[in-house]
Amino acid sequence: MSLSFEGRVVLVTGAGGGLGREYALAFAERGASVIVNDLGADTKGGGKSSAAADKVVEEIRAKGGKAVANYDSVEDGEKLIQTALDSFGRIDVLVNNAGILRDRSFARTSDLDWDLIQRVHLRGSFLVTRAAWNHMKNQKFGRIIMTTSAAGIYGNFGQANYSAAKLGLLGLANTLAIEGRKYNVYCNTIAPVAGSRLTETVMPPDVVAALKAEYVAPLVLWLCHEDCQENGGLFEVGAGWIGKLRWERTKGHTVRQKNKAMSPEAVRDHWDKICDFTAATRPSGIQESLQSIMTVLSQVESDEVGANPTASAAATGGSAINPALAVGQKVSTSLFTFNHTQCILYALGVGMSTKDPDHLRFLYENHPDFGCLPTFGVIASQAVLMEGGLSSVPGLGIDFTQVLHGEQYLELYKPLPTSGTLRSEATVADVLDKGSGAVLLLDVNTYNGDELLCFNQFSVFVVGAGGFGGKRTSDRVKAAVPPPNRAPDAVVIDSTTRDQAALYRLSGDWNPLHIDPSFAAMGGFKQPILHGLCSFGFAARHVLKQFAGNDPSRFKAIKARFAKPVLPGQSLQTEMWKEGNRVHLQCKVKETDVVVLAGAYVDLHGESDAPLENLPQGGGLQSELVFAEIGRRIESLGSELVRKVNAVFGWEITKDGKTAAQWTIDLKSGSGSLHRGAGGGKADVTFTVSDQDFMEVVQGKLNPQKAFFSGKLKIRGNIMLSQKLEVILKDYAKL
Ligand SMILES: CCCCCCC[C@@H](O)CC(=O)SCCNC(=O)CCNC(=O)[C@H](O)C(C)(C)COP(=O)(O)OP(=O)(O)OC[C@H]1O[C@@H](n2cnc3c(N)ncnc32)[C@H](O)[C@@H]1OP(=O)(O)O
Repeated sequence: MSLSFEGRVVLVTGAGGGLGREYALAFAERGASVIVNDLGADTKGGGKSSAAADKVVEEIRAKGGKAVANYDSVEDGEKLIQTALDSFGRIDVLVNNAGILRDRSFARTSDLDWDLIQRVHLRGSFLVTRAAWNHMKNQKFGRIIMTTSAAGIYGNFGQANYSAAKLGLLGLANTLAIEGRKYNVYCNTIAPVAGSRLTETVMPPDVVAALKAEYVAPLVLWLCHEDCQENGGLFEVGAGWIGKLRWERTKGHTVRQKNKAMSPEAVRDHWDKICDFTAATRPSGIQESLQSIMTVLSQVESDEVGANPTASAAATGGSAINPALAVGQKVSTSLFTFNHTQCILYALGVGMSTKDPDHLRFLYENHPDFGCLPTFGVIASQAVLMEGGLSSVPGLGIDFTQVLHGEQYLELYKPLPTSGTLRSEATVADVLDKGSGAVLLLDVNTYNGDELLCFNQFSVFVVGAGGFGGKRTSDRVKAAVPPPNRAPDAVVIDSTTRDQAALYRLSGDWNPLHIDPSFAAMGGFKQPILHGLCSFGFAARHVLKQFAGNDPSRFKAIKARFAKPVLPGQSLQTEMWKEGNRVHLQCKVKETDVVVLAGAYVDLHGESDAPLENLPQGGGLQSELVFAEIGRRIESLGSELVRKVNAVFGWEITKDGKTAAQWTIDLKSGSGSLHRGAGGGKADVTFTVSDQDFMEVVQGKLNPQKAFFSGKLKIRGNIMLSQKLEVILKDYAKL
């Protein structure tokens, strides 16, 4: 779809030539009504003429576009915006482009040289933008471009006045981006390099000719389009290339010590550390920027830190964790959009292969049973932690080179969809002091719309950040459970490949620890190690295949501790013990016999006494469960409804001379059991369905099977069925 500006009103300042003209023509060509502003001054700001703006307006109109000219100075911002309102009734896009030069070496810069440049660039952009601001806010749409320059970003000899004004525009844009965000008024800044009246004085003519303005305009158009959600960005652009800039900050070093004066000598002595970009971070906002400073403040001042060498060390370089500040804090919400591609990529990442025909249902989107591996549930949820969310939580000054995944718990409340947008909300549930490290417990709820889809608890082990005198255990932990003391019931051996981590990271865990040898070395590893969640995925699918016929709907929950690292290329030996619906497991690296996943288990739904292949297929069972729910609800809804329900379904269902199942409903627990004759079969289940969906089932508007398959009806609990009952259920399915 091409980007249209039909119905949009665009003001471009300084549009009589160069870049401004190019923007005006490009917007008009895509349907915008354009105000072509140009004072008609020379490059130093002298003179005045309407010719430049008129010519561009004529060009636009000749091509069938809509444009009007405006000849006011940007210092008369209101007049420019009034022209837009008078001519087209609104203002949607403002490109602050007008500018002049008065280059002088700093020593020779006069007051006039300084003031004129500030007035046209900085004050002019301020005045025009302020005039447009409320119109944009009120209509809940606006796109603003500020034009900075490499001279402002990096400095340039002879341009002190211009550099100052140009970087001032970036500061202005940064704050407008924050103030405008909630009104859908976005502001971005560009630093273009193009041949223009301003650059022809400093560049050779052939370069000026080659750096065409048409190589810059497409970026401006995209940033100003309603589809573009970029806000507060800074871009360098020229010659057809576009790059984004951001701030980077060294990990820094705390040179102050409790109860001691801070000295310039201490600064001198730690200068290398202060300036060392090895473990740099990229603060994306003022809160993130201040966060580390606030953390250091509390660390240095607290007695706890003063008395404790480990935490002190953390405050002066490594992680600085303060549970008092961190526990209970929410991590910013994140959205995760995916489709079958991500599901398949994840399945490949945890070692699935077309070599095994059973794996095809997770690798081929047109397979009749195509589905998502249950452990994909960690992927949507981890996004909230991966996207830098943790670094903005107060009290969590973490040295990310020291972070290891410690444990993971995942519980699914319904099978995962194979596409959609999921929302995750994370909370710091607790922080534990394990001596050799700190453990962060991060609880993440993931929703599909309003529906809670899964819960994850990430345990993050921050090596070297312990010893701060905190508690060692927490009732918030989803505990690991050791396996039974007997030989395993099943063992599966599976190889990871040399590129396992390189493949797995494409699912969203971009931690360099798993691919970058120098980053791994900072964490004390000889080579990059495998993601904990990759081995976790291997083990979970071993259980799913061995004990649940590869049926993702049988999966309920999984817990594992990452006891030791795994190297890509090593083989995993999964040992499994079945105890009711729980399958205990541990994984060893086969080559070394070292346990790498410990205290792990998978909980399954719906274990059957009968072999799996004998379980009823299709809708019979599901229909019965809906009936049971109806039975439970009608008690509270009154006799009229009872009559209607009986009329719709018929309570005594018989077919081929067989008697109906008998229902026992426990109103208090919401559970029901289904009996067929004397000991013929039994199903113990709990049901949930919304009132509205329930009524639709009762009224015959919603097919119970559809309700189940679309996830509107949820069934949890153990289902025990004899083969005899299966026959009855199949009969019902045919009704
Ligand atoms: C942004 C965040 C989101 C997601 C983060 C994850 C991002 C990923 O990219 C990172 C990864 O995938 S890293 C790879 C997977 N993880 C690993 O390989 C870690 C392996 N484990 C170890 O090396 C050690 O257990 C080790 C080093 C962790 C601990 O070993 P030791 O220091 O020797 O500890 P030990 O003496 O055995 O025990 C001390 C106390 O700590 C508890 N403990 C041990 N291992 C733990 C673990 N894995 N998780 C949680 N707690 C653990 C012990 O129980 C003990 O406490 P207590 O005495 O109270 O029982």
